[in-house]
Amino acid sequence: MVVEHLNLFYGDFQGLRDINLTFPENQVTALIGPSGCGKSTLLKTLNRMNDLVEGCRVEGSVLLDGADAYRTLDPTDLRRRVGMVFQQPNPFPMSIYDNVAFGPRSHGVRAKADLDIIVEESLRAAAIWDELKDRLKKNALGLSGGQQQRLCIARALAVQPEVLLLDESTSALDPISTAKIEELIGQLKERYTVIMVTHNMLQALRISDKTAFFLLGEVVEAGDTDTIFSAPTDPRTADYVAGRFG
Ligand SMILES: Nc1ncnc2c1ncn2[C@@H]1O[C@H](COP(=O)(O)OP(=O)(O)OP(=O)(O)O)[C@@H](O)[C@H]1O
Repeated sequence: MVVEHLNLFYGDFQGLRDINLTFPENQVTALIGPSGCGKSTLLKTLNRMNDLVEGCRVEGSVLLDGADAYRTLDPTDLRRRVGMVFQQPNPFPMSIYDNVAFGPRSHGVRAKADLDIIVEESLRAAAIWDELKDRLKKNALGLSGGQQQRLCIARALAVQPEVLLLDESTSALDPISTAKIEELIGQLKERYTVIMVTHNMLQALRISDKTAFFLLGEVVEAGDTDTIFSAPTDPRTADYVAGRFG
């Protein structure tokens, strides 16, 4: 995914300013920066979730495999190809199986044998098949928060996306669940482009390949995570990663 000269406005307020970023395939890119700097706004721009916000206007381009997300691609198709997992686990109030089958069913997959395969593969890819395989008919709301979040990742994977957006997806979880999801993200990048917002700088350092540091709607600095954390060129990045503000 590539973002070029992206400006975003909420009415008169400019939320993003001339963003230029490339999100490489099979790598994890972390978006970091203080509260309100535009990280979630950028993430939502990548799959046009901001279309639903009244008064929101986007200029510039978001390209997926070279196709313009705002001018060429159909938003429903874009959202299938660019999946999203949120901060709070949000399983639907239905069975574990139906949660994962929901997306494929809404895209027309009807045969039970096909759905069975998709459900198993998606739960395996989200590293939760072994824990859940004997209770697929149980309500998803009965799972722990960490299990619910991995189920939500499985639900996102079930429609075969190319890009996975994670918006602070571990911040509501305990340390053990967080560690499991971090390990999972390391596996997911082998198949997907992963873009994650995190407030946890150690997490960005542990699991991301690339990092972009945001301030007041702008990208101050972006590059290899090791470089951003150990040898940033901009003093504002240095101050932020050293915890001097945030
Ligand atoms: N729907 C909206 N309408 C108007 N302004 C908005 C809307 N959503 C976000 N903003 C504003 O855009 C700016 C960026 O918000 P955004 O949520 O992207 O920041 P963030 O970096 O993700 O913050 P946090 O880390 O706290 O989640 C903020 O000033 C916010 O108030």
